[in-house]
Amino acid sequence: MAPSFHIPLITLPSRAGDAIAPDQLDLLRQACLDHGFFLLNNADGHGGFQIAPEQIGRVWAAAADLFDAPLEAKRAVSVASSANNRGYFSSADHAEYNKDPAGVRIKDNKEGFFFGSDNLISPGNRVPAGKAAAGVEVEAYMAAGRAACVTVMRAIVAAGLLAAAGETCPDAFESRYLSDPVYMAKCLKYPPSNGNTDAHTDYGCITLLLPGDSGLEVHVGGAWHPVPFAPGAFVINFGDLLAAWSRGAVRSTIHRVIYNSAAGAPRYSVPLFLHPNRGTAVRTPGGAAAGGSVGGFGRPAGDGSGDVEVDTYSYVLSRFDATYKHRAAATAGGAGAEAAAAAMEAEAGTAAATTATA
Ligand SMILES: O=C(O)CCC(=O)C(=O)O
Ligand SMILES: [Fe+2]
Repeated sequence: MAPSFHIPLITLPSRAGDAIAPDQLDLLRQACLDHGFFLLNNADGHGGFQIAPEQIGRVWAAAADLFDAPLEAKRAVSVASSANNRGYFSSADHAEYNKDPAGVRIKDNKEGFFFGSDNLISPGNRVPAGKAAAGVEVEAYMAAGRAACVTVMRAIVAAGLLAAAGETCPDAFESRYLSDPVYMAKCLKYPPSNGNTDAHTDYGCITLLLPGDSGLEVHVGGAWHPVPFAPGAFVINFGDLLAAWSRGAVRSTIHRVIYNSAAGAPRYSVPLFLHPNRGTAVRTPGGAAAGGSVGGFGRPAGDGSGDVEVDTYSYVLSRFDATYKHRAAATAGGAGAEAAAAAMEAEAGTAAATTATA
């Protein structure tokens, strides 16, 4: 039977101590098995919020402030002039990518600012001159978003979706994989007409999207479907690494943005992408079963199982290389993600560590 297309609104407790309602866990499990998209209610059902509404208001203001900077000030902090992918990007900085099953190509024409967690991007994020306060706000939002992602990942484990990988205890899972996660966020701005992100899957574990308007579409059952826009809710979806790690229990589904505003207004969004702790390997099935990008990056587990061990940090860097033109150029010649990691470490002034174990 073709997977049903339903995007549920799910409420999860924001504090680890509060129980998840069984019906919400059922909705979560079904959404993950079907396509991996759901709306996360910002209200947590216990009088709290995943992220305080005031904080969300502040990140919107910060994003608008960043984009208000003159183009020269934005270009001065371009990702193309950064060895570790910090700062401003436009569609010109993006490598071409397209996963539309029918081969339909739409021009990616958004602009954005790329931010990373300290353990990914050190010594700091880059914002246009005079916009330091906006950068601090985005980082504060990221810290809150990180906690919301951990909440959802705990629910994924509680729902049994990582049981095939041997992970059934949310507390153990959090302390092993999410005590110091690698995460990044983008502030995105789409033009008022034909504002697009081309068809793609996300590559990591979990994406927490704060959308400013409708326009997001997901490809299920051979057709594109709009993801409902619900102010007061986030969109949650999952990436290739978690799909492989969960042995297909959590789906990583192709999605895109096509935006046209009747009012002539740009569309803003703030996606946050969270990955396991730096230096942590996750075990996935080998070969095609792991999905192209993930399986191709793992090392054989060496125990005859056919599984591969994927170093999650190196994997994330390899995906940057495939996504941003300047990184592809910087790492051309075969050294790939490990050379890029070394360059990032050098820029950060720290010793190259986790990635180069042969
Ligand atoms: O802007 C959006 O709503 C989604 C963007 C997206 O899918 C992504 O950045 O991976
Ligand atoms: Fe995406």
